[in-house]
Amino acid sequence: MIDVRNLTKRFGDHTAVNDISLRVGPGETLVLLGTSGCGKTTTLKMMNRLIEPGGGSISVDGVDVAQQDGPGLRRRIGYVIQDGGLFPHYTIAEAIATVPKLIGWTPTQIQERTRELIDKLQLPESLLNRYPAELSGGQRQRVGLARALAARPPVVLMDEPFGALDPFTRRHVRRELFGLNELRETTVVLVTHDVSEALELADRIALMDKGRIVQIGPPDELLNHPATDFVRDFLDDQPRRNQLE
Ligand SMILES: Nc1ncnc2c1ncn2[C@@H]1O[C@H](COP(=O)(O)OP(=O)(O)OP(=O)(O)O)[C@@H](O)[C@H]1O
Repeated sequence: MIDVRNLTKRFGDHTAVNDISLRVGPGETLVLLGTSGCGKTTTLKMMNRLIEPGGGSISVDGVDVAQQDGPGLRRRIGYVIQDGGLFPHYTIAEAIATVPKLIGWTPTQIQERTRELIDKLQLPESLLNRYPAELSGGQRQRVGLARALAARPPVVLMDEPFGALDPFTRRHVRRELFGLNELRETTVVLVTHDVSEALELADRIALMDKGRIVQIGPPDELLNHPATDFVRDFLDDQPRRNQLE
């Protein structure tokens, strides 16, 4: 569970995140949605201390993240970025093993978990000895997810995790991933500017504008009861409405 209270971040005299409060329940998928530059990524990166908050507090499972060291925190919170965020000189097997190894899993445990994940993500075993540059974008994305999920973190943060993919692969990969039982039990915060993606994946959407949350709620609530003209204009689109019906 994530509890964000009165979170603020300024860069110089620009307020990137302006007094944001939200809660994400266990197993919930919350999507941070909004226009470019509205503060989504900054909000996400404060959750795992890649960016230090200017004000406010964040707790994960009841523990204030400011009281925990950054590297330790990032071992407990999975993090997925656009192109998978893989180190070029690590093989796929090494990439997936990174966190389990750091927290002391045995080689057998790591091997079993790796097999389980690549099987779930429909990646061929032959890929394990390759380097990221030898994979397709969709494969890299799935490896990035396998790496983030490897040590079974209770919380996973995702920043435009499908952004690098063509529309067809994007739909396929996200259905594949979010169909996994494992991910259903994980608390996920996902950043996107893609409305369809938000409507498809979110239990709740936090729609942001200029560093603030304009409205937060289940997708159908935002569609049917937009709090402002901005919310209506951002979401109002007949084909997208049809997706929910
Ligand atoms: N390190 C930084 N130094 C100065 N300004 C920054 C920094 N990081 C972000 N900003 C500014 O803060 C604002 C919010 O940025 P952020 O990356 O959180 O937006 P975003 O909603 O994720 O946008 P996008 O969808 O384009 O990635 C932007 O105006 C951005 O230019």
